[in-house]
Amino acid sequence: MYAFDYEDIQLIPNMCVVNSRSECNTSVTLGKNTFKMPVVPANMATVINEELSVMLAEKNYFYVMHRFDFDAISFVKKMKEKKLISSISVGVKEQDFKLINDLSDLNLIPDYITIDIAHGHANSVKQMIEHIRNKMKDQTFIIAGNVATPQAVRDLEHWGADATKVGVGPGKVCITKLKTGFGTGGWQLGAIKWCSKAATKPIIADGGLRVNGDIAKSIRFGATMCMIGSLFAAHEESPGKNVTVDGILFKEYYGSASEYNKGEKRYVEGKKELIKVRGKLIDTYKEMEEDLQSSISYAGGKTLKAIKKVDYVILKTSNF
Ligand SMILES: NC(=O)C1=CN([C@@H]2O[C@H](COP(=O)(O)OP(=O)(O)OC[C@H]3O[C@@H](n4cnc5c(N)ncnc54)[C@H](OP(=O)(O)O)[C@@H]3O)[C@@H](O)[C@H]2O)C=CC1
Ligand SMILES: Nc1nc2c(ncn2[C@@H]2O[C@H](COP(=O)(O)O)[C@@H](O)[C@H]2O)c(=O)[nH]1
Repeated sequence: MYAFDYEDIQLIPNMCVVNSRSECNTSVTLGKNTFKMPVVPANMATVINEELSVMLAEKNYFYVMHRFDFDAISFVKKMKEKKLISSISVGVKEQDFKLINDLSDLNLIPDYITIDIAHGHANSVKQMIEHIRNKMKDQTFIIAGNVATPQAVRDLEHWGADATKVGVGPGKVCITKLKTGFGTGGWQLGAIKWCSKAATKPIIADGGLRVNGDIAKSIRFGATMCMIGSLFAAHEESPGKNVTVDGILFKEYYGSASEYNKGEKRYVEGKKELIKVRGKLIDTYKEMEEDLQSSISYAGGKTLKAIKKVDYVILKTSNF
């Protein structure tokens, strides 16, 4: 077990092989597609919406649309008409099984389907993977989660998932650790390392990234892609409600398992925060890309592959 987190680790530079960071390529392949960056906004109602999904797909960034109060059929239809990548989320309830039937009957096969539940190491996820495979064969790329252990990664892969999403409780608006005593909150990066040893397919590191440098750290410890909520949640275009405090503009960012998203106080494992608006989303992507190009140059390479093998230290000043 490796109980360390992002702030406990620093990566060690190798000799530079580029003359400019602009030579460093941050692209990543997931399934049949190559995307500009190994990051994806969290599939949460205050982080992503249809407009942002279209914008990201047009610019060749990966996205996963959320599944809350949302017409996935017309969304997939629209994305296909625009010849853009379609990427949706499903749960594991009866209506989610029906949604897969309906999409299949209409021959609307999404390019990516993310099975998005809190405790993804579950028989319900096995059944949903089997259902999707039965209806859509290998035409869709299945991401399943969330999980926290190597055994869960092995099982989900064995059940047919194409990628697993790792992270139970490290999120900014997550209270799972406090409410249940379980999860990877406080040692998410260690969990990524632990799970990636078992993985034979891509891992998506989900939750707990607080600064751009955490993307490189996730990749070093085995992630192919990083799902990020709080860093993406507070932009001018973000779907969260605008709130002005002392003349400063904030956005609401709340958990998918919060009472605000659920509309009821039942099995609540999420809370709400206000995050200061930081400008346009595309500028954040640009800054992230530049920072990751720098990371690649420090790793001594030209692509993300260089980051995967760099040495690291555990900081003695950390709580670890
Ligand atoms: N990454 C994370 O750490 C977490 C993420 N979330 C997010 O919150 C949203 C809601 O999640 P979730 O409540 O799973 O979704 P749903 O409310 O759609 O629940 C999915 C199904 O799983 C059941 N279920 C949920 N949690 C558990 C559990 N711990 N043990 C057994 N069965 C369970 C639910 O039944 P019932 O409700 O009756 O138990 C329901 O049938 C999702 O978007 C999820 O990603 C939530 C918590 C943690
Ligand atoms: N325990 C909970 N986790 C949640 C909830 N809603 C979303 N999430 C997870 O958080 C990440 C985003 O984390 P961040 O640190 O980048 O902000 C998201 O992708 C989900 O996996 C929730 O209500 N409870």
